[in-house]
Amino acid sequence: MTRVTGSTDTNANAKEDQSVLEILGGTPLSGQVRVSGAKNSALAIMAGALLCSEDCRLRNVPSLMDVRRMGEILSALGVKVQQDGDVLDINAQDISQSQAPYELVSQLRASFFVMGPILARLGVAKVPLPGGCAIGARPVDLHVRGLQLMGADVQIEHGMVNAYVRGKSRRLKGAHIYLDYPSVGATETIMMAATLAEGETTIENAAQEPEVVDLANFCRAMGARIQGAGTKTIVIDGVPRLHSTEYSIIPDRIEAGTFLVAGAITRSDLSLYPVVPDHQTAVISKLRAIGAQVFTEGSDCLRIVARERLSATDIETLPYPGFPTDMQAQFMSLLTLSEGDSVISETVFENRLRHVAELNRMGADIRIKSNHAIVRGVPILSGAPVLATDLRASAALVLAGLAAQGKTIIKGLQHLDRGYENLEMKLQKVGARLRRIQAEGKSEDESAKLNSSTLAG
Ligand SMILES: CC(=O)N[C@H]1[C@@H](OP(=O)(O)OP(=O)(O)OC[C@H]2O[C@@H](n3ccc(=O)[nH]c3=O)[C@H](O)[C@@H]2O)O[C@H](CO)[C@@H](O)[C@@H]1O
Ligand SMILES: C=C(OP(=O)(O)O)C(=O)O
Repeated sequence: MTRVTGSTDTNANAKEDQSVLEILGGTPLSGQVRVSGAKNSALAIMAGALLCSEDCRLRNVPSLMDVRRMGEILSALGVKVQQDGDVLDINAQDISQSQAPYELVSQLRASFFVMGPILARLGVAKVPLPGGCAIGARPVDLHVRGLQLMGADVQIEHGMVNAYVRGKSRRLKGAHIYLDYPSVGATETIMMAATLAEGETTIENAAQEPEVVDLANFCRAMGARIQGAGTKTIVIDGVPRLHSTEYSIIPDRIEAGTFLVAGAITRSDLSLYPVVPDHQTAVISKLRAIGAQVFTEGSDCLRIVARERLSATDIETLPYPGFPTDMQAQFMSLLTLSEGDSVISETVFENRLRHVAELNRMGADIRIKSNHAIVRGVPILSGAPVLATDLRASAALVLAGLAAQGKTIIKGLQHLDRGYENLEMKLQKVGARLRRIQAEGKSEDESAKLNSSTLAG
């Protein structure tokens, strides 16, 4: 049983990791991969546990750097957090701090999700502007506007978002909120804040992502009254308090999608379990469109079989149920080896094509025109030293390395460790040849906390 403390070793881990991942490409994969719990659900639900002053037990929580950091943020707020394998116990009876620590929040986009629950519980919250992947400006104006419409006074000064609720009750008030864009984070912030508000809140043009539904289901399990999560209109009827619950996080659709692409790019036969096939509709339909066979086996298993060279296609990233931006980089790797020209349009984030230069270093032929990447399929990629620039970019480079001829060496692994649990070990188990070479001075033990696959593949 590990007590998650607010220690500062997280900061050290956030620095550039000098370890590298060495991949010997060209080996087909086969077998079954176990998919972990969803990072983006787990992070929002951990914040959601702040809404409740009783025990919350979360199951199927992935062991990831982001989850660890979020645990440290909760601890720094005075909340009890204990982790045992994939079970995380949170008790937020005493939130002794209304201010989240800058050093932790600045590393993690999802840390801003504590704003809504702290404000709803205490009537006051101070949260630094968040960090996260460098994939765009990522403002929080929609979160702030929603909270203001619910009666909060919000000022942003010196990089800190200061919010408080006037009045004796210090409770937020239900409101009708139209989101200019279906932001995942803003929908989650407003939904959490509204669970304890006075009266009814309606969120129009809400995000429909499965992680929003998962958070709503968790809040409902604690007694919140939420309807319509997963549609464009969510209605929340505020209650005075929430109660203890146990809840299991959904499987990670982005991790599952990444493994589907691993199967496709290495022309393999790979099964994934557990998954929610309905969460993969856009990804599966693109894989089928380019010639891969994807089967649903039972209610929670997917199998991909790809033997031939795949064809080109165009992709536009969109809010769910559209094609996920978090799968864009991985598909780009796949399309570099497809036959013909593909156009990938990134519409969700304004700076999410930084992997292009690294893929070109491996022999890909990709040109960027504003937010479009024009990918001309090449017959082979060749292994090279490359640098991961963000989380999904790092996954894309791993995928390219699995398919490339020769050796690929990936630096910047601190991004990969934010969002993939035991990626090397999972890939080794299905036949991939890769290993992590630890940086000098970095103990195996330290790395093994997050990744138990330091053995050579
Ligand atoms: C921790 C987490 O769950 N991260 C996910 C979440 O991020 P996140 O919640 O940050 O993504 P959003 O849906 O909020 O962002 C989408 C777009 O809306 C813009 N925007 C957002 C909020 C706001 O107040 N103002 C504004 O302009 C953003 O800059 C971006 O261009 O959803 C993204 C879109 O599916 C995913 O890529 C991230 O993996
Ligand atoms: C962009 C991502 O994460 P975050 O929002 O935490 O930066 C992601 O999961 O791909």
